[in-house]
Amino acid sequence: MSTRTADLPADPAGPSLPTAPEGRRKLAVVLFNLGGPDSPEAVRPFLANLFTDPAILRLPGFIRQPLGRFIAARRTKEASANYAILGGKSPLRELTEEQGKALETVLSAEGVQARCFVAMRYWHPFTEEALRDVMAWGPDEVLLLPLYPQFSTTTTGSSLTAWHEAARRAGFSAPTTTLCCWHSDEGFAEATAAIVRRAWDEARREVSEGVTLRLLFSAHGLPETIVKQGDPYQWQVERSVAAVLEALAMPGLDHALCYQSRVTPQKWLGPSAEEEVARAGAEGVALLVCPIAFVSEHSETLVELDVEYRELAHEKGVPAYFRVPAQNSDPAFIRALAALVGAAREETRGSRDAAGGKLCSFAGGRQCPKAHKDCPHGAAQPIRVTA
Ligand SMILES: C=CC1=C(C)c2cc3[nH]c(cc4nc(cc5[nH]c(cc1n2)c(C)c5CCC(=O)O)C(CCC(=O)O)=C4C)c(C)c3C=C
Ligand SMILES: [Fe+2]
Ligand SMILES: [Fe+2]
Repeated sequence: MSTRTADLPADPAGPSLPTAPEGRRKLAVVLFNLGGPDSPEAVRPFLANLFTDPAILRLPGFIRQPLGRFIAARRTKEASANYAILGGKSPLRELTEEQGKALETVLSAEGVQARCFVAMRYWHPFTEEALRDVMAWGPDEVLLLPLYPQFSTTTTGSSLTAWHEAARRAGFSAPTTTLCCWHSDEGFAEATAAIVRRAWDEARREVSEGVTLRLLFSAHGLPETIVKQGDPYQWQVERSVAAVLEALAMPGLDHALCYQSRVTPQKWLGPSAEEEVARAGAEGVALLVCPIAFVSEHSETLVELDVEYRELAHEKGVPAYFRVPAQNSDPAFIRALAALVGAAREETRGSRDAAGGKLCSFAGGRQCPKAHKDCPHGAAQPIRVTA
């Protein structure tokens, strides 16, 4: 076992690098997501990749590898049943590729010569495949853009570590900007609020007058220990909810936040989606569920939210149950991503570190309070993973 530090680019301003004329600079935008199986046979190896990731299962390698494979084997049946509902595969790759195409179109309309590359953490196209394509294209500049609005060591942190390790192994270096999070970016919040408003109006038309409709934000859960160790995810999720509520401007709106998709026996963040559905049933309140930590449809929205929690809502006597669609390639959302790309490049201008790197958030520098030490911005202790 060896211990190494996640190789995120250093934050302090350093010398600027020589630049080609703006219009001729080739910008590679790397879109990170988790990935999902592309066939029934891929479910088990996909899960094995996930559960043997040191960012997910924080144990020494000699225990993590066999235990991760064991957990994956145990979960394969349940996960396969979920993917069977979706035709035996996750739609995440296709939806992410569509987001990339849409983003390229918006950036090119703005005069930016950009190409988007998809890098999935646990299934194809893996980080190494994305890096190979990036290198073949030969960009002047790279922008690392996680498709997770909130930073977690388990998602964005893990993907960035994988990118930097793959780049080091391949001997790839180019001026690289890393956008760590965009949890309460105004464009993201406005685009999301517009989708919520449409879903709210439709739901309100179907719910009987006199019945309260609650907007229930649902984020992917995380084991509580990871948050206690300093992961900023929960704080950032709460900021996202606050930003969407502000953009909605619906005073008196009944709303709540819960966490879904618990997959291990440890204590996870709460309240759980199950608890919130049961509460709504007991109170006779209808639900409009809004995913807040995913920007694409996948098994956890299409199966967990649309099938499992809908059934639970019916069992618990929730008067009506609706779901806000994920952003996918919603034009306002893609414009928000393009604006984030533009702002990150602007932030980077003339202030890269000596290695040509720059880390920024949607608002420039660090946003997380000090307690969240796993924030990649000048973390009191850098993210540590065990190999
Ligand atoms: C300990 C396990 C897990 C943690 C921690 C975790 C964090 C986390 N995950 C997402 C987003 C996604 N997760 C997806 C699938 C998925 N996640 C886990 C486990 C953990 N996730 C599993 C076992 C799976 C596979 C599906 C299943 O078995 O239920 C996906 C993709 C799903 C797809 O259909 O493609 C996404 C996206 C976030 C945002 C997050 C914490 C911040
Ligand atoms: Fe997950
Ligand atoms: Fe942060």
